[in-house]
Amino acid sequence: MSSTIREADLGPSKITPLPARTAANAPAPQAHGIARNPGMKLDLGFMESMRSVNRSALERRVASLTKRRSIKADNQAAWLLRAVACMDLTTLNSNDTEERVRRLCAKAVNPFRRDIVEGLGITGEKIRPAAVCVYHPFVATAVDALRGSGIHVAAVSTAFPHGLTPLSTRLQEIEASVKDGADEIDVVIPRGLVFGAKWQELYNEIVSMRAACGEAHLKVILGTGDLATLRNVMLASMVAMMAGADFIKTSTGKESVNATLPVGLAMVRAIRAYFEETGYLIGFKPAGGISTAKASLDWLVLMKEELGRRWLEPDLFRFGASSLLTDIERQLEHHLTGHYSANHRHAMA
Ligand SMILES: O=C[C@H](O)COP(=O)(O)O
Repeated sequence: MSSTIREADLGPSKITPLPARTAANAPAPQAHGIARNPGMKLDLGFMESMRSVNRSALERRVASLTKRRSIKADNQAAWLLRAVACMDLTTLNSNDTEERVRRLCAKAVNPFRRDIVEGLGITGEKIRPAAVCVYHPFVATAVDALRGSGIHVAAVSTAFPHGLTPLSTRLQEIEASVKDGADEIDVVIPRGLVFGAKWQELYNEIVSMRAACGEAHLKVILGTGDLATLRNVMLASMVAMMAGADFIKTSTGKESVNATLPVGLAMVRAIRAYFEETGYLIGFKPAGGISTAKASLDWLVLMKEELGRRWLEPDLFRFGASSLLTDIERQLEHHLTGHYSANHRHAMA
């Protein structure tokens, strides 16, 4: 069996691509390839049109996507490498230390053992996680450890995972993370604003957070497992995008239910609706509990089938995951040797 991995194995999108924008209304691209979402005014009328969410239809769609999926052999290896390239390699533990963060960063810089790199015919420099995601106190350490690697540093910076400190405190935390060198900021929304349908207040908070980020990209975590209904998920997604989110993200990893495919599908459909309304491409980050290579393939298929090939790039798609890389490495080893090794052979931090 050939083990050469080709980008082409990811293939073109099988679905009709999103409609092309006309020259008149297409946002101007920026240096990194896509125009950054500037947000828009809070449009309750537009949100009203998104209110109806049919859970069983979403579940049927997810079932058909995951049932039809058949990615084998070399193709599977190429898709798994894509999952790594779209990963925010994460450590968000109460016992994190600078040493642990440094070890995680070293893993991000060299994610695969030499025998796997050589066996797959890839260079370790080319396939790396897009970012390392840490708590604010470890931003400077991660920036130092990743210097020159091209790997971004993401910080969870607004009283993660609950978001329940005064707004001024949360904004100061964002500013401190940006000052320390974070170029991506993952913020959590206070879920109570959703339960109270306090959309204007939620919008205003996220607008302030976007301003505090400056050039750093803003990922807005909804904490979907806490939001009770898919309708709430859809509406909170729309508010976040209208307020200027660069990405919307499912979960903190600390809710009792984290990233699930039906919830992800609802958020992806909101991204599609926002694109159709504004022409801006918003990224998506499922996070929390995604720990197996198989699960990562389900998410990649969902993105490709719902939004198209463009959303399989790290500027528009990320996994937030602490242990997924270990399982992917094991699967790649199996692809090469036919054997699985123990997790400790693929050391993380
Ligand atoms: O944002 C990322 C999540 O906290 C990671 O969750 P996980 O540890 O379940 O992979």
